[in-house]
Amino acid sequence: MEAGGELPGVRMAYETWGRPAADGSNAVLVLHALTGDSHVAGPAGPGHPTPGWWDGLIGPGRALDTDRWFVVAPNVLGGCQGSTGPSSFRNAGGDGDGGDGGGHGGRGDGGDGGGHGEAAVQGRRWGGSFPFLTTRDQVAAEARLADLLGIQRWALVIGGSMGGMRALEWAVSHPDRTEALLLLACTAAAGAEQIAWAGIQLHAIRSDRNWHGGNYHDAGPGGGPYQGLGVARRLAHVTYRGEAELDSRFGRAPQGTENPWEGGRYQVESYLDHHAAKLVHRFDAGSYVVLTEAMNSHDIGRGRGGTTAALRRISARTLVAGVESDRLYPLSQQHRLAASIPGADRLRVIESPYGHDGFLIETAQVASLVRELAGDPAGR
Ligand SMILES: CC(=O)SCCNC(=O)CCNC(=O)[C@H](O)C(C)(C)COP(=O)(O)OP(=O)(O)OC[C@H]1O[C@@H](n2cnc3c(N)ncnc32)[C@H](O)[C@@H]1OP(=O)(O)O
Ligand SMILES: N[C@@H](CCO)C(=O)O
Repeated sequence: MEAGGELPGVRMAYETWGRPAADGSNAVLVLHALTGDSHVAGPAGPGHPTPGWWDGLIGPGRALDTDRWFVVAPNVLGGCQGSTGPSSFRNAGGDGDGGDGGGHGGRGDGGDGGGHGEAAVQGRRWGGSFPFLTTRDQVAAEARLADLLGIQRWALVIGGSMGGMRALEWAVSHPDRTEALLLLACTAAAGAEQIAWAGIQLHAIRSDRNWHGGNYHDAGPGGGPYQGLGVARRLAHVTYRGEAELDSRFGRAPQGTENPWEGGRYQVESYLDHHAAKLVHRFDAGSYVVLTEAMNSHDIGRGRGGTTAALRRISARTLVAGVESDRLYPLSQQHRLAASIPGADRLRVIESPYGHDGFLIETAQVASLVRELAGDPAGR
């Protein structure tokens, strides 16, 4: 790893749509955000409690038309939806298959978490010993996956937020493998305020009495740092949404018959409780910490002569877009990307009241950007 640790026997989970062309020219890489996964499109099903998070984007006749494109979406290294992360077993075997226990470590029982019996057979989970990861390590793992899939060059790499950080890293560290690039709601380097919000979330998780330095995975039901993860998600979720949106949706209204002056909640508090509860049922706190630290580590210019010099390495045909109401990754950050990446030209603005989450919600606008970048099949 960039920070010096080692991670043997890595497993990368991924999902694909469409078929690879014989000449390898039609591969598209889609990179998910912090709590996303490889299930970009398709219905809910086993291992996927919800439909794909960009469901409208992939399929016949859609922007990523599966009659034309071969779309690949990996789960990020350090995550908890199939790729190796802190909830994976650490007794990696020589076959490279032992590094993952398949456990998401979340509070719910709907996923693929390994039980104690499995733990006894396979050994200890990484937990707090999981090495420090950077965006560059994550992209190195994705590049190895591309090698194994026989993909020499991506026709298009797409990512938003944390996925945008990795898409950017792909274009800088592998310019020869990245033909086109769509960056959404991301930044060249995590800024002070982003690190600050993230740092508070890390404190919330690590302050939970059930954190145990990250070694809680075999603590049994109810044993994880769910309170801390829930607090982190509540805080994060506010940063993901728009101020005007929250005000118009919830205002000062109490939740149902609850009275905020007598211990009850405002509607917006109930809304945050709901998102916290959903996350702790599907996501591992250890992964949340590792991925958050990786996002904080993100600085495209580190060791490359600074941000501008690094961005000038990009040869991909690039579009940069941001969400007008995004207060977490403000448009100024995407302006900087567009100004420094050769040929990126003007910044595209996704019109949305939903804040940072606009890149997940405004699928039709994202689809237009994909069409603009990927072009018309007939003209290819
Ligand atoms: C790339 C990735 O990140 S993939 C993973 C998908 N992303 C996430 O899960 C991130 C967290 N979620 C989100 O950010 C958003 O929910 C999105 C982006 C997925 C969707 O946004 P929206 O469609 O605007 O949903 P919104 O934020 O309004 O939430 C709706 C939920 O809040 C609930 N809700 C609304 N008001 C209240 C309230 N007063 N009290 C309690 N719950 C409430 C709704 O019932 C609904 O519940 P459900 O999602 O369980 O059906
Ligand atoms: N809602 C997104 C925000 C981070 O981009 C997620 O949870 O991944």
